[in-house]
Amino acid sequence: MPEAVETMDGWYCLHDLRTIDWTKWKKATEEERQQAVEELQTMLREWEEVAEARDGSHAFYSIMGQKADILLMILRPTMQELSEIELRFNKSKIAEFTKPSYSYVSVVELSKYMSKESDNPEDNPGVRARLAPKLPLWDHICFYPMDKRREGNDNWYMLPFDERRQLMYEHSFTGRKYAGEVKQVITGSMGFDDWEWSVTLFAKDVLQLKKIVYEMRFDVVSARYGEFGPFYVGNILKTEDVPAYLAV
Ligand code: VOV
Repeated sequence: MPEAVETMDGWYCLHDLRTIDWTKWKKATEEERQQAVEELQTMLREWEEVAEARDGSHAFYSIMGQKADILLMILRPTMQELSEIELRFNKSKIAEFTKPSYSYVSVVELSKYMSKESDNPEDNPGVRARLAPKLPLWDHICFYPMDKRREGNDNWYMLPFDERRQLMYEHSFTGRKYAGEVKQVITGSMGFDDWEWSVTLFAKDVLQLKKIVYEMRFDVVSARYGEFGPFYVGNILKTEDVPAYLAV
């Protein structure tokens, strides 16, 4: 029987994607709109303080295309905290003008494919930092869920451990070429959501997102075993830029 890889799990993660009901927003009074914007900025500033204290991290982006308008990605040590944030957002004024378009629940995950048997990677401060990451907040984000295929001869879960490790090594080799250009946060979602992992990529140059995803299509682990959900791509929405984004 193939052996499961051990995972290290860190902060819990919620990707909350919404569309804005612009018609309703335009019909709201100036006062209502102002109240909604101020309350949203207050929430964002409070979460920035949490991030400063290294008790969590979050990313707020506007999304291109019709699948969603905004993405709030939140990381917290417990799922209860995620739930409180989701509830708080849902009860806020701005939520009255949004519709849910997609959400994803997961936990930051690192696997032990690359660690030596003698090592205890959890003792490594670099590993601990990656399990509780400070999201880079570069100009662009790309988020998508994915699975590893289980179909006929292309069944990731039937491959021997060493073969999977070799394929992951090749994957990491491709990834490392993008050091400084693309940062990845991989979260695991087995038992939590409809796909097995979520991939969140941050880039300063949006084109690097296309380049890395394209190049990885040729890694055996993606070419043969990767299955992908919807892709979301967007631009950073800084707290101070929220009024301009919502101005009508
Ligand atoms: C930005 C670069 C980059 C780099 C350096 C990188 C490296 C690594 C390493 C070293 C490891 C294994 C150890 C660990 O850290 O867990 C992983 C793990 C993983 N990755 Fe990755 N990945 C990158 C980027 C990167 C991308 C762009 C994708 C999407 C693939 C695509 O085709 O669209 C991805 C996926 C994953 C997944 C789903 C896993 C978990 C798989 C599992 O079976 O457990 N990843 N990844």
